[in-house]
Amino acid sequence: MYKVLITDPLSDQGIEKLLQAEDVQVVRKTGLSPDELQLEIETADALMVRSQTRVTAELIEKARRLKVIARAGVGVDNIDVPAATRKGIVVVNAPDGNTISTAEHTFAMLISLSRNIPQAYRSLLAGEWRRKDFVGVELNKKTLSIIGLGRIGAELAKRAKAFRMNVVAYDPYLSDERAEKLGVKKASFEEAVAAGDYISVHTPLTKETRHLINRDTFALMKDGVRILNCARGGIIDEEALYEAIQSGKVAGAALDVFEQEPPGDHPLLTLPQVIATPHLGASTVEAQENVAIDVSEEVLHILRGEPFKNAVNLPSIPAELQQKLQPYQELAEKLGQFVAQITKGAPKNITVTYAGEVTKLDISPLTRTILKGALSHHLSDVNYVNAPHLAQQRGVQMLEQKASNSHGFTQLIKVEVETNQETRSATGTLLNGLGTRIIKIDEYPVDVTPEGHLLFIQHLDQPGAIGRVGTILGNQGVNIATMQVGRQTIGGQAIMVLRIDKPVTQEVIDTLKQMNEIQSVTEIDL
Ligand SMILES: NC(=O)c1ccc[n+]([C@@H]2O[C@H](COP(=O)([O-])OP(=O)(O)OC[C@H]3O[C@@H](n4cnc5c(N)ncnc54)[C@H](O)[C@@H]3O)[C@@H](O)[C@H]2O)c1
Ligand SMILES: O=C(O)[C@H](O)COP(=O)(O)O
Repeated sequence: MYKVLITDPLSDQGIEKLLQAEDVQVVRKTGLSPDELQLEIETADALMVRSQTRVTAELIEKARRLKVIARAGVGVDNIDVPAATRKGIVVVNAPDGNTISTAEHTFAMLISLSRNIPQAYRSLLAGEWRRKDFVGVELNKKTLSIIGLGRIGAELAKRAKAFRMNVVAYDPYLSDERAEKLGVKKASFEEAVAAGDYISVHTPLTKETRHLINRDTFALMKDGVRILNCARGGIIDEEALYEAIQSGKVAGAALDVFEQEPPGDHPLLTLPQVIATPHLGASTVEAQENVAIDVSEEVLHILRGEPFKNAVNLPSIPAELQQKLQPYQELAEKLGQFVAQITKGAPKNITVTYAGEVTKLDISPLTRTILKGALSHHLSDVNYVNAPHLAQQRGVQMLEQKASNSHGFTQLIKVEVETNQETRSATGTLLNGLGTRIIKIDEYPVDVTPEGHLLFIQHLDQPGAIGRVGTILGNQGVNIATMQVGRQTIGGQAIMVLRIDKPVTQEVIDTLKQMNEIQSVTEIDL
């Protein structure tokens, strides 16, 4: 008998299959203290949660039989996924089940914001009749700029078009074909931000999207713009939003999510121009039933050793092959992440070339790992299982090939990413006893350990350039752990890869970019 522990409110209808399964005992306990939770987890085979339960490394450590952690929803930010992976526990989520509900909620916020519905309701309840104070604006013929045209962004676009809005979208993975099919105008980030009467963000929260909407972005916007965030707190800089509303630049904002949840006495909530809900995007009967059905099925499959699809952390490959591939997995993921981060634009083709010992193995799981690494730079919830599907959906072609020449190395893996703007590559290897290494970036030979914080600089090979970079970083208290320089001709194009002990600020990057010899500076996190 498998014990399935459910610690957040899940739909009764959604978990019916679990309740009826003869080999499953469902234990539903919400509001447990950390101690009670630790006690329950010890004997659980599966844990099912939403966003309230914090599944920490400490909690996972207490589990003795746990095979799967299921998130009835999209975001797995409340689950320590690496800790689960280390313990061999599969983490699954339900990425599609709440798309429509969240798009509808965003649309409800869009209308409420335009017609001051929450403010007017509050005033009416207070015994007032202030009709002229709540004059709204029409959506008809206005421009909605959507930042992040994924599942929810696309559904929002369809609804906005039905209200005769012009929809402009920025998404690094948006192809011309998809934009045309959805009837939206594809734009650069700056164009989208400048065009919108309304701007709604629908990206995941990543290093790249944290404070994507900030003081500088507000300056590019139309006066009187209205802002929506029903994605994740942190995509919009809340302090900058407060200032932009106070200054009159922003006419109003609708927020379902906050950097800290619950937000407590948040200054934004004191402004009459702000309307807000307590993270209700996915809170509908339908969405909750959908996500609970999806994860219940996944849990049953995993407990019964059957194939499953929405794993966040594990490839489904035979144990023997898994063991042989294991040393290459880290290199593969890091190469994918590295090339995606140094390449500008939306990937169109990713070519992986294997040479040497590794070609004797079934390399397809490694190619998937590379794809996952490359895509996770831009997409939320990419996993080993869905990476090829997401690539196909976004028109990214994956090519896997084997080469006979490994140029003196025991094995080589080369990852080349072609975007609409450029083609970049990185080649890596495993050095006996020394771990993973990137030995070539484009045509520049290097010796880089792909981990931690890196700065990738493209520059002209000129005397003093390296020293000045060191001085700028040193003046900002940034310690350089290692530095690699590659060039092809004296005085020609060159690259630097610096491993630094901590992330650098935008100010440091801007200062480096001001050097005459420097063409680009990219911060890379591996
Ligand atoms: N409020 C809620 O209750 C609720 C419910 C469900 C999902 N969400 C959140 O909504 C967001 C979107 O979810 P989804 O299911 O549509 O995800 P998705 O992965 O389908 O879409 C995200 C899109 O963002 C794009 N993107 C990534 N980086 C970008 C960048 N720098 N600029 C512009 N676009 C970028 C991706 O290419 C992708 O198309 C996520 O943050 C998710 O956690 C919130
Ligand atoms: O990531 C999600 O699916 C949403 O943020 C919904 O979270 P919830 O299950 O806590 O409503």
